[in-house]
Amino acid sequence: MFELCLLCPEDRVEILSDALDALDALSVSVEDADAQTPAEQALFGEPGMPAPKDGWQRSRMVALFAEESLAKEARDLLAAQDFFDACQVLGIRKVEDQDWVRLTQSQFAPVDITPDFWIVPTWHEPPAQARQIIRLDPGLAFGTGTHPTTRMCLRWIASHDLQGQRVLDYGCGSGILAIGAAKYGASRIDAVDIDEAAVTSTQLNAQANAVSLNAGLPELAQGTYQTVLANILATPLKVLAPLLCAHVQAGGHLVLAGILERQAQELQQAYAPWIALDVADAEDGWILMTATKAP
Ligand SMILES: C[S@@+](CC[C@H](N)C(=O)[O-])C[C@H]1O[C@@H](n2cnc3c(N)ncnc32)[C@H](O)[C@@H]1O
Repeated sequence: MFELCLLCPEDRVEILSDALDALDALSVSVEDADAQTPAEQALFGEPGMPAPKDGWQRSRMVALFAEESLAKEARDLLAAQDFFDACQVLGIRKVEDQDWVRLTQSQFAPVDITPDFWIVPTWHEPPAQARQIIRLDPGLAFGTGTHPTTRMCLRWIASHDLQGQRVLDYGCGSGILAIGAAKYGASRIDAVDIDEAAVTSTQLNAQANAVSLNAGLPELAQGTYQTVLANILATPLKVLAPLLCAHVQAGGHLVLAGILERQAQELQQAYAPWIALDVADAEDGWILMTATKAP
């Protein structure tokens, strides 16, 4: 395989990408050419909020071709186009054959949540000190145990007695929190997500861990639960406040993550009509907020 690397401004990315596609590129990837430099500009926005811009100031585009001749032909054809005027060819290079599966797998090692609770990919042996494990491979849905928000929820689960509890995982992603709750004793678990791929992923991961739970779209959540877990983001968590609080049984727990340290007060205010949230944990600028509903 051969890679053709190009540099282009924001307004040429789409046209170049279409052109590379028409020129038989096997894939086209686009990266921020200024990443990790002082010129890097953040481009993300919270759900429901517009991104600050449609694309990076300068993009590095990499098109993969089966033959060197095809990469050279694409380079020469593109260079002759009007729309290529502000773009630049960075080069063509051979991509060495690699065991991509092994390379990808090597990036995912077992993750410790507590000294004896681990998230372990299926291609790894569990560490000797692991007493409780979740088997999980990276997939389409969020939640492999490496993100601080997931880790804090799992730490909370591991330090509470969920024996026999009815638990709701709202925004289940990979199902990691629901599976964790099952491992720590919860017996009636509903895991819901607006993303159908997450629902499927949760079902498959639950099976792989021999855990019984119900996964589905948000309507699946009905009635009250002794523990409600929701690792989403501050904006949707604020919108969901009345709904999540209504699902918490009297005397039950609400556990929220996906919140930045500076957002603690706005979350407390949004939930104040129903429940009093406190900061229970913090990691890498993210916080875990929890509350117990009055009996
Ligand atoms: C940050 S991931 C959390 C995944 C997993 N629970 C974890 O802790 O790693 C958030 C998940 O919430 C889902 N989500 C976002 N907004 C939602 C909403 N309004 N209702 C239900 N799920 C939602 C997303 O599709 C995503 O799978």
